[in-house]
Amino acid sequence: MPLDTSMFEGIRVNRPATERRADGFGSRRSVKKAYQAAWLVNAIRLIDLTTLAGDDTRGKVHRLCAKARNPLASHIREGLDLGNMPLTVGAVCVYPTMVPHAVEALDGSGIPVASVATGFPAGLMPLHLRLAEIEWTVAQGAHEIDIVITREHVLTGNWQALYDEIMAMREACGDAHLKVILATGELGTLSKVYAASMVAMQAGADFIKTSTGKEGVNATLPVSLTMVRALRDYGALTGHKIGFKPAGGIKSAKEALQWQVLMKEELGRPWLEPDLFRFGASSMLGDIERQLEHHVTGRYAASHRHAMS
Ligand SMILES: O=C[C@H](O)COP(=O)(O)O
Repeated sequence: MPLDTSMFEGIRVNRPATERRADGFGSRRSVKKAYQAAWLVNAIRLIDLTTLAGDDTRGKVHRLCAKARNPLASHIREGLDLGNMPLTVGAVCVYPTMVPHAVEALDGSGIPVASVATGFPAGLMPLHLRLAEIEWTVAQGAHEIDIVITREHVLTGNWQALYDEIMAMREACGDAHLKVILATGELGTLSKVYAASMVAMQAGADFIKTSTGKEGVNATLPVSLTMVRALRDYGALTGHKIGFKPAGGIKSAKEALQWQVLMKEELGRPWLEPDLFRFGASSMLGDIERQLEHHVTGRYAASHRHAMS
C-alpha cells in the first residue's frame, strides 16, 4: 500500500504501561506438565534455527540442518508419544554464502532456507549493493530474506526514505518472503518502534522482526508487545495478517513460553503457527530439548549433552 503516515504519526507508546503489560506474560500464567511439553513442542516448529557467525562453515551448516530435520532425540520423541507426527523447525537461517550449503542439506525436507542480507547487521552499504545482495541470495535458493533497515531513517523520522528502501528490497526479493529487521535496540523509543513497524508493513513486509542479535539490546517483551500492537492495528485497518519474529538473546524454554503467551493473548491462535510467527534463535533449541527430556525421564541431562543450538 502507499505510505500513510496518518496510521502512526501522533501515536505515542506509553512505556510504563507497556512494561506493566509485558511483565504479565511471564508471571500470570503457568503452564505445567503435559501442557508445558505441548507448548515447547510447538515452539520447536516456530524456530528459525540460526547460525550467523564469522566461523560458519559448510560442516557447521550441515550439522545445524541435520538438527533442523530431527530436532529431538528419538527417546524424547518416543517419551512424548509423538508417533509419526512430523516435527521440524520453522526454517534454518544463515549468512548468504552459507545458503547453498543449507539448500543442499535440507533438500527434500520442506524446511525453508532463510538468509540475512543487505549488509547485515548494520546495513550501512550503498542501496544498489544491498539490493544486489538480496538478488544474489535469492538466486542461491533462499526462500526467505531477513533485511536490515537504515536506522538513521527512523531516528530522523524520514519515513519516505524508509518506505522507499523497504519497497525496493521487497521488489528485489521476488517470490522470497521478506522479513524486516528493525534493530529496535537502536531506535530510541517505543513510539519509533511502532512507527517503523507500520512503515515496514505498508512497504510490503511479510514479517517484522525485532533484532539482528548483534545489537546491545535485542528482543524484549515490551518491544515485542509494541510491534505486535502495530501488527494488530495494521490488520484491523487493512485486513492483512503480517508475521512477527522476535530474535536475539532468546535462549530458554521459559522465554519460548512467554513469547507464545504474548502471541496467543494479543493476536490469537493463528500467530502460533510458523507462517505467522518465528523465533530467531541460535541457542534455544538445546534448552527446550533439555526440558522435554526432563519431562520424559524425570532427570536433567547436562547441557553439553544438547550442545547443538
Ligand atoms: O536472527 C537471529 C538472531 O541473530 C539470533 O540471535 P541469537 O544468536 O542471540 O539467538
